[in-house]
Amino acid sequence: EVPLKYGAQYTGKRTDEAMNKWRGNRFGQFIHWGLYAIPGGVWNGKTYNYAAEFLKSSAKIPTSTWDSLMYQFNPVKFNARQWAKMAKQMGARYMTITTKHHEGFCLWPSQYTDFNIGNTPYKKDILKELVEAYNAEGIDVNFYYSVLDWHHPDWRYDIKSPEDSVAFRRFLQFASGQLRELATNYPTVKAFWFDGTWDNSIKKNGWWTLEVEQMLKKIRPGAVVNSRLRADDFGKRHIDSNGKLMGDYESGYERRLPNPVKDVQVTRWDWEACMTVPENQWGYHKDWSVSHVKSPLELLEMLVHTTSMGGNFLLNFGPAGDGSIRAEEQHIARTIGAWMQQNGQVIYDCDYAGWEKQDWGYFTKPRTGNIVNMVVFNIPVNGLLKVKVPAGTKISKATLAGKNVKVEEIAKDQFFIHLPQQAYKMPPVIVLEAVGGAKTNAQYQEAKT
Ligand SMILES: COc1ccc([C@@H]2N[C@@H](C)[C@@H](O)[C@H]2O)cc1
Repeated sequence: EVPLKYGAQYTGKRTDEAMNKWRGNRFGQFIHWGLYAIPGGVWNGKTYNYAAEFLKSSAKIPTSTWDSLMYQFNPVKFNARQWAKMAKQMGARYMTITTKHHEGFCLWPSQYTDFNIGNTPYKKDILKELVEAYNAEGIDVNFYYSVLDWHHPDWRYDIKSPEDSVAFRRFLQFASGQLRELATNYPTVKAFWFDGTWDNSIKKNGWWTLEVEQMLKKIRPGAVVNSRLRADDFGKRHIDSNGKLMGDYESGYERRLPNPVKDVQVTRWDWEACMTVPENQWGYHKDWSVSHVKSPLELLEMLVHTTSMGGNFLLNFGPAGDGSIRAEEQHIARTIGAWMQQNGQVIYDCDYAGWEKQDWGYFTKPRTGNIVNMVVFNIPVNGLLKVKVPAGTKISKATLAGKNVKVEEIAKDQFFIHLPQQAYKMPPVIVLEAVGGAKTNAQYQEAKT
């Protein structure tokens, strides 16, 4: 091991109450909302297909022009309570809001910059409205914060001169001040989701990333911080030079999920995947016809896939500049919510079962009891669902929607579950009562090969 001052501060999963709540939440709503939602990917009549929150760079818009969008920000259809009710209905247990994205515009009245909600026609503290509305629905609120800031004159992509060092030192003080006010003024915040930390300027200041983590946890004991903030003494990010995860959970899965067979090592620590509905749009884009838009069922499978590997799934919504939620996103919330209403117990407080992944779908395991859940996305044509279980495991009972289903032992540690013949519009859940691992006398002859 190399000695590190700014590396991982601990190893293994946190097991304090705050982290157990963060982990058990499992399903979150990401919200990307800022000035980029006003043009929505279209500038001077031209549609830019790249991510709408990057329109400033896609359309090469000067900062002064872009920043003047602040004077147009007046979301007359914004209703924080409606958003929170929709998220509740969807079954989200937490919400992560972009307090400030790369553009540098702040959804809260920051004392450290005038480029904030207080100087828009809307004026009011949107962040406060959202925190209160979501907390009122029993939904935890986490803050996304981009360190990268296109608006701030002292931001640097790299440190190449003494002037860069002086300017960037000022920038880091600015960012620390903003984070301190976020952690102080919104005391119910539960976690911080850092982005915009991949540049050399940050890699060369790993000390600051640890200082921020420690400051936030001092102000908000129990706060959860993602690995993406962190750089160690040698500029190594997420995982330090000794292979240890920094921060409290691994946050590298963006628009992709770990493979349930090849990437099982991800289960050794907490992690979260964040996901867009279109192929690559986080902020509101006026034209979603330019790429594949994931269906509610595709997104539900991703949620179940994530839970089955012990991770949290953060599904993104990009509200329009007027504060409305587009129809596609409302449809997703309703459809996933209907399933979560019936089956949330196989997601919330559930984890990796440690059983071998099979083609029919995913296993999840509640924290306690000898239950293993099966969420079936691929229904066998003959209605006989073949399940392999760990050696010596016996299934004492299997139920679907509370009714017993027949379990037929067909070989060593293999069963057919007889599915009721019906049209399955949404994935059925089979709850297994499994008494596992007891070595039983080999009832089946091993093939001599
Ligand atoms: C390819 O570079 C990037 C840089 C930033 C992002 C941001 N991270 C996501 C969580 C969104 O905020 C996106 O704008 C995505 C790709």
